[in-house]
Parts: sequence; structure tokens; C-alpha cells
Amino acid sequence: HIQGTRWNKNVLTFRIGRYTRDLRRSVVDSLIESAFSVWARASGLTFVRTNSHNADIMVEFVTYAHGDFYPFDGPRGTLAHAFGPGMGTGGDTHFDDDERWSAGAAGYNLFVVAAHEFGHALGLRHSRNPESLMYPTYKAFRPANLLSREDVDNIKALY
Ligand SMILES: COc1ccc(S(=O)(=O)[C@H](CC(=O)O)C(F)F)cc1
Ligand SMILES: [Zn+2]
Ligand SMILES: [Zn+2]
Repeated sequence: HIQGTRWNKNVLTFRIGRYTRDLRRSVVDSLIESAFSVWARASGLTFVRTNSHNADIMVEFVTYAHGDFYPFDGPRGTLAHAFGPGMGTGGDTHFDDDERWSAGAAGYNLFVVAAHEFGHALGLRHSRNPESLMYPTYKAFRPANLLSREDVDNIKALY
């Protein structure tokens, strides 16, 4: 993805567009907000939810071709993707709604995947450390502290 380096502001707005039918909207809202707060705590950034269409970070559940050059692939495979910082699609985060999204251990845990994607939306690339949230493959569950020391150092180096 065309990745900018970093956002040049400390307050970022996000809007949740199309939801998944796997979870209640209120549960999706809280999991997304929790995933943002993981990075807010480590970076000092502030994330504000908005209904306006020019939010910095657009969050949507979509399937197959959905308006960008990265169509999803049905169940499994690619779970989600996010654009790096920037105008327009910059920061936008899409979840493949052909996956089974969960708030627990079933299917794919939305909180874990969202936190990883928001790392990309803030400008982080992948880590080679399997303990890091930014490691490229999904792990069913992580310890309470989602971010590794390396994840924290990387976001602090950026903001
Ligand atoms: C831990 O969070 C994730 C791990 C792996 C993925 S992914 O398998 O969808 C990955 C996309 C990504 O690294 O964001 C793959 F390249 F498609 C998404 C989130
Ligand atoms: Zn997309
Ligand atoms: Zn990734």
C-alpha cells in the first residue's frame, strides 16, 4: 500500500461505516475504540469518533472488490488491510466480512486484528518479532498487554 510516513497532527478522527453482521454494533464500536486506545496510550495520539464523511480514518467491513485496488478474497487468507497515513484513503481500514469476526476466541478476534491494522494506519510496518502485534500473521490470542516492547518503541519513534 502507498504508505505515508506519519500523520502530522495529534488528533485523528475515525468513522465506522458498514458493519459486520457477526457482532452487535455496540460490540463492534467498543472493540474498535479499544483497539484505538491501545495506540493512544502508547503514542499520545487522540482518536475521536465522528459521523462526518471526511474522517481521517474510515473503518468498514466489506467483501471482495470494494472500491480500492485490493479486493478481498473470501473466507480466510487476507483478513483486513489498512492504508498508511495520508489524505483521502490514507488511514482507511477495511475488514473482510467473509471472515467470522468475534469478541473472543472464535473465528478472528476483531480487537486483535483492528489493533494490528491501526498500527499500519498510523505508519507502522511489519515486525520480525513473533511476540509483536505487528508481526504479519494472526495469532489466536495474545497476553493482556497487546503491544510488545518493540511495538511501543516503534510508535514512540514515530510520534
Ligand atoms: C494480528 O493482526 C493481523 C495479522 C494478519 C493480518 S492479514 O493476514 O490479513 C495480513 C494483512 C496485514 O498484515 O495487515 C495479510 F497480509 F493479509 C491482519 C491482521
Ligand atoms: Zn480495501
Ligand atoms: Zn499487517
